[in-house]
Amino acid sequence: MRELHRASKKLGQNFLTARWVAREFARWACSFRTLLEVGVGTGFLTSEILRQCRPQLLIGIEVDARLLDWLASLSFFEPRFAPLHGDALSPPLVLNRVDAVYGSIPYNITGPLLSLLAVEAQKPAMLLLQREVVDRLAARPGSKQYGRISVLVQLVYKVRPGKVVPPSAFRPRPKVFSRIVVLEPRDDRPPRDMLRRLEEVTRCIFSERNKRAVKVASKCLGLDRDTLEERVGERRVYELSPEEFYMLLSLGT
Ligand SMILES: C[S@@+](CC[C@H](N)C(=O)[O-])C[C@H]1O[C@@H](n2cnc3c(N)ncnc32)[C@H](O)[C@@H]1O
Repeated sequence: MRELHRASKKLGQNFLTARWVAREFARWACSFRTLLEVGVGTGFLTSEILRQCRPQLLIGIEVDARLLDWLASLSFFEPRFAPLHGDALSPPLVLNRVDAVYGSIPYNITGPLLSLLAVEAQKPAMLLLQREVVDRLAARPGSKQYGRISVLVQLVYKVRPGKVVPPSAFRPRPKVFSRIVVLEPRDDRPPRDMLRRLEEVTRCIFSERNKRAVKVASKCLGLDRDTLEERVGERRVYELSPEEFYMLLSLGT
């Protein structure tokens, strides 16, 4: 199949060929009964998971219609696998039906998918992402990599960076290194409606990440400066912790 399929650059089709990566996914996936794979491609990860684990149901979403006949033939021999033609960014109903989500994610949907996971789905996840994105997810306040996506994801998940995956693990080879990351939902995560608001507000606040937090937060949240000064002092936007962003949002509601 791999030989016959012409990879689409636009869809981020860098297909995994390294079996050790699939084994890492299977080790994690075996503890869940129902799973969703985002961007199932030719089924490289799926096949390993079905070989090693006994899930009740594995739904594989794939946007490229050219791969669907092939995926349907896999499901003929393996009825626990349900391929689904569609866009992973608009599947809220499917997300509600599974225990966990995984995938080797095309770079162009990484940001929106992480938001969807953090704000709406909040399911355990194992993802293979561009290495720099994993650095951002795990970044601490005050660092260069720390930003809006670090805040949103860290409020919902414990972020566990995993192994680095070199370009040679894919065909065609991407230009960049990738890295596995496991996202474990926190018990104390904020309610969804607050996360939706935080998603908007942090867009405003992080557009001026190097400015004084008091000034930016008073503009974006409409809070008075004295209240803010007591809490964040002289610090800059990028120096506040995820919990502090949440606290500021709570002050404004
Ligand atoms: C990096 S490849 C990974 C494929 C396969 N999981 C593997 O490891 O070999 C990403 C896959 O996601 C698919 N894809 C891209 N955008 C998508 C979207 N919005 N929804 C669902 N699948 C998408 C691509 O067609 C491609 O098959």
